[in-house]
Amino acid sequence: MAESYSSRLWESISDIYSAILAHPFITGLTDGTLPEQSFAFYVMQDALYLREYARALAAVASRAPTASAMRMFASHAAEAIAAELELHTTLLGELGISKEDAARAEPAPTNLAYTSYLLATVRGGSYAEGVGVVLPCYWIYSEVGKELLRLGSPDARYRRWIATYGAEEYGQVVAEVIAELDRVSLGLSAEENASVRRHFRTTSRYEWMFWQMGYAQESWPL
Ligand SMILES: Cc1ncc(CO)c(N)n1
Repeated sequence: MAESYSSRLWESISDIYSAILAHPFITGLTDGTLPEQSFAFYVMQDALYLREYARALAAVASRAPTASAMRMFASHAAEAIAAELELHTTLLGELGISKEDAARAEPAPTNLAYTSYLLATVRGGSYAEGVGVVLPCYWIYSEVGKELLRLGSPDARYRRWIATYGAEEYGQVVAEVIAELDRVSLGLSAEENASVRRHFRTTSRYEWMFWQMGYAQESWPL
């Protein structure tokens, strides 16, 4: 059997995935050297990110050609909002960030660029492009989560974060989205295929950049 569309897509970002595993944010989660301020900054930014990601998933849901795909993306949109609330109510409190500080937080440049690109693509592109642009967020976290779970962490808060994404249930959610992309890939024109691959690579790059943003506690220069 020929290799699936999704496995070829994953191979096309192997350079980015290797760079993510080697990033000091990721290695720091498992060896305990990640500064707490970097993690707290990342968590606060991720709460803002998840709200926009939920909007992107709802937009993909609204364009899905089948009832089952619409239901899948709509339920993931609701789950992303629940994940955002969970970050706000538990992890941010544990990290010493008040509700007031969290409410005042603005998206950092990389966060705003990533979510703006997601929303522009899901609103202006085809359904297939929408699936391709949202997929790295799911897929890379699932792979990174599994790898981090294998390596462990000395910090209980980092371990809990890792457990969410390394969980088998999360892996099953991601597998369903990958299967949807493989279904959709069958009817793509050459141009649309090129767009899907480009969007997938772009948001994979943003995934690396999002960790770099957290590590450096990126701020607006002006
Ligand atoms: C930036 C980012 N990418 C992916 C995920 C996984 O949902 C997340 N929480 N944040």
